[in-house]
Amino acid sequence: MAVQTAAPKETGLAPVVEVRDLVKRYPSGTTALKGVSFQVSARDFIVIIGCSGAGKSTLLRCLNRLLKPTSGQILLLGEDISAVSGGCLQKVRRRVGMIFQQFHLVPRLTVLENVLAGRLRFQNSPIPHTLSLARIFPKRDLEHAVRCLAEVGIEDLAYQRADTLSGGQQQRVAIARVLAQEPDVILADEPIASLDPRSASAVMNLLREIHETKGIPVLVNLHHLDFVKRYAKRILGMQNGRLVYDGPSSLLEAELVERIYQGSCDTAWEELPACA
Ligand SMILES: Nc1ncnc2c1ncn2[C@@H]1O[C@H](COP(=O)(O)OP(=O)(O)OP(=O)(O)O)[C@@H](O)[C@H]1O
Repeated sequence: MAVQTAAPKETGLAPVVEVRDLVKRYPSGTTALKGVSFQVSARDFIVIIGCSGAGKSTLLRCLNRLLKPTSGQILLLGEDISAVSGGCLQKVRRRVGMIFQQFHLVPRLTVLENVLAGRLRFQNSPIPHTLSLARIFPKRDLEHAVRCLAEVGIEDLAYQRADTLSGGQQQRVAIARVLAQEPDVILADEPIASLDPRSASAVMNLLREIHETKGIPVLVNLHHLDFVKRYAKRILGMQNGRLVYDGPSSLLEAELVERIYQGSCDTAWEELPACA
């Protein structure tokens, strides 16, 4: 299936992310990405779709450099980040915010401390593990973290342990932690897969609001096509390690979805219960 590109013409906006001919081969021999190319601008709220195993998570993990690409380039605001290591890699991970399905919070820390973890890469010197994060950060970082919590609507939970929160609340903490990083781009790998429909809508609304108010591009992997249709401005369709669709969600018709999902899209189309 050849890539079908229906992306609107760029209007002079410089790409925030540029991916050129990206290949990722795992040591097992599986080639999860087979030459993927696309650009992301500040206007983009992108949803990545495709069958299980199509390469969606691998793509996001390469973009924030949790994985090192085998070949190809990833440019972040024009800077090639595909092979950086050490301190430069830490800086890249600060600039690329990542939200995971399982939240990835530190359970025994408070909500505020988890958000402050998003500021860790702003520190020049290592922080002793024995100290409370809230005690070692400068006042301006604390105030910033509280503002991030307010932006996601849970500042009243600041001093509660992360493991006492509901899934939806934990994902809000993860989003606040990403905001604390002041990222250039936000990636979210199945951020609503562990949530009930109401919390899922709340999390997606939050991501959309952050995108619209701050002009930060967002790339999200989603499985439920009803959410894809509600939230995507642009869709990347992946199949077997290749990009096979790049265009607006309005042009993603059933026949094309069938082709992207190789005829196994029944569950993906399944509507979730209506949410408020
Ligand atoms: N750590 C790994 N080692 C070896 N192979 C891997 C690894 N992670 C993923 N793969 C393989 O790479 C391919 C792409 O996997 P990936 O997780 O990126 O797909 P996906 O589209 O995100 O799937 P899902 O929707 O199920 O999460 C699959 O064949 C998978 O088995």
